[in-house]
Amino acid sequence: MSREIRIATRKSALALWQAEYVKARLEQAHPGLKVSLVPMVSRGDKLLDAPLAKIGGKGLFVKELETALLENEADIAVHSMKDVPMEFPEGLGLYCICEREDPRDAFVSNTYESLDALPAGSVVGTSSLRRQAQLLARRPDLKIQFLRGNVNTRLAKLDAGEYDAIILAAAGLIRLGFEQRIRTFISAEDSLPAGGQGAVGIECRSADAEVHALLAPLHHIDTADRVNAERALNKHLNGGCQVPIACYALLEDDELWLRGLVGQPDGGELLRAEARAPRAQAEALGVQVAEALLAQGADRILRAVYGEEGHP
Ligand SMILES: NCc1[nH]cc(CCC(=O)O)c1CC(=O)O
Repeated sequence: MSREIRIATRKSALALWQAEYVKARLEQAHPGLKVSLVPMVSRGDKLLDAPLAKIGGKGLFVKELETALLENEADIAVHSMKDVPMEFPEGLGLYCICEREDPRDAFVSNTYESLDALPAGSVVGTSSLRRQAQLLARRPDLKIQFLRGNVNTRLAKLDAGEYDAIILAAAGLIRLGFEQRIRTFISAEDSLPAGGQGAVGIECRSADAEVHALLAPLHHIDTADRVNAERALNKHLNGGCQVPIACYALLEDDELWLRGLVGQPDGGELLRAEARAPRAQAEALGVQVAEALLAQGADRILRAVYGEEGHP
């Protein structure tokens, strides 16, 4: 194999881990292939203090990587599927979804075993409106406090005593070797994950057939069908992981089971819908569950979130 594959990646520990993972898998699938990393800083990494819903939300973490692909400074970009927008620039597309890591949210605390063990008034760190809505619906007595930054920063803030507990994606903790810090894996029933959570996706130039072929062995069809159903729901609601939308698909034999949720950030109202469909109809299923949420008033909740000033 004569050509080199250059991987555009953000510089956070998790992004680098995921890029190294893809590099290792490519090298394993294609002995002799040369693979290198092209680390870069994204807008989302520079703006660590603002609630994501307020600073342009979607695409914050991927734009710089896409520019690198379009300008032929890199050949593929590795993303957390949770952060990947629905639309791609002309000439780019998502050509590979790798096998999903544990998609659940994780409860992390130096003092308490679980959400249920938290005393009234405890301070829980998260900046995800999706997590906040579901937490407060169950435990309106908790105080949610803003928490952003990469995984290591968030753990350091917990250790500094700023929070009684924090909620993070289990996948990021596991990948970075922090699995032992997880006190409880929160079930999908208690915290429905964000669409795409735990899955890594690879974007590249649509015309680059050679790269498409090289990526094929890394594509995990079960993960892709599930994530495609979730993304179709998000797309229909015009949302991503920065708004209080959750969606999670499971495969049971060849049938997809998709659950969706839209929540008021204060937990006052959680709308839920679910449906099943053959795996070949992932996208239609996503639209169907999104429509069921809209019929219950999801639009009203989401409009209020997008329009709101100040507090998330
Ligand atoms: N929005 C940040 C982000 N994007 C992906 C992950 C975790 C890894 C994954 O979901 O694959 C995280 C951190 C978190 O939510 O705790």
